[in-house]
Amino acid sequence: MLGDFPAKACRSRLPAIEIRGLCTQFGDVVIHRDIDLDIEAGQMLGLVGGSGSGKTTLLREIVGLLPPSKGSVKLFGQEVLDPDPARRRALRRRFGMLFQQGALFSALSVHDNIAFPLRELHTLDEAMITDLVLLKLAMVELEARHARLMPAELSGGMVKRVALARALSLEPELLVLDEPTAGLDPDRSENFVKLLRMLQQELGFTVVMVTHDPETLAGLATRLAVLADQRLVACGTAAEVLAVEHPFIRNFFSSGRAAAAIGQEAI
Ligand SMILES: Nc1ncnc2c1ncn2[C@@H]1O[C@H](COP(=O)(O)OP(=O)(O)OP(=O)(O)O)[C@@H](O)[C@H]1O
Repeated sequence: MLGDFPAKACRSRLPAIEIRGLCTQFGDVVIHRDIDLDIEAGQMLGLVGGSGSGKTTLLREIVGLLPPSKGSVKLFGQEVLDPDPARRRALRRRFGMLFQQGALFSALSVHDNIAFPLRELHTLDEAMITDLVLLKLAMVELEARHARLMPAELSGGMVKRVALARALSLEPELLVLDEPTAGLDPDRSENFVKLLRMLQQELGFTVVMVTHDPETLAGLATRLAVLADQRLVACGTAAEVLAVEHPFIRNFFSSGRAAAAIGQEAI
């Protein structure tokens, strides 16, 4: 079933993410046209769409890594591209990211990877940082002895957990995930989904994630959004999205695996 678990805490009554009139164009190529999307605090939104439909690009725009060609993105009521650097830095501390590329700094140990955002605060001493690193490692079910390993010494599942620990290091209200289970075998993928779900229930953060994997969607998403034809063609609960007549939706959910995973009859 598409997740129906309530988040314990919604720390903000404002929508966590508000996207208005967003357009993206690279040269002559239009990727997004006039996208409007609200994501309420505490929700877990699964963003799906065909290859090249602009899912990762939209995530990059949400976190302010890429300015849209037109339109705006607000996080917690504040422009993600706020012209004031201090306000932008403060906002940056309120979300964590887990992107497919560059999950970890390969030249830094596990400890230093997780410590990185904490050190950037310039307010914590090293003893405090070590305590926090060990706490974050425990949260993602890794042990203290893993702290001294280098990324090349970790399994794929461990890399994901360390990257998650780093994304959670500043106790974010929003977590942005790009294909969080890509490259994991089914068992590791299921364990990672369980871990993320448990942490979300405990901490109440909002999630927006891109995934092609029906089990990951089923295990985590409380709502779905579908990108196709440069637009957001559907957004809502699984039933609401499945009611929208669109070839991508028909194809994506027509596999028995996808339909079963979200608890609907195949369409
Ligand atoms: N910086 C850039 N400059 C030019 N084109 C870009 C840039 N970033 C992305 N694109 C193009 O925008 C399109 C959308 O890319 P994006 O990575 O967002 O798609 P996606 O939906 O995440 O795809 P996939 O599911 O295959 O990962 C692609 O055609 C890509 O080549």
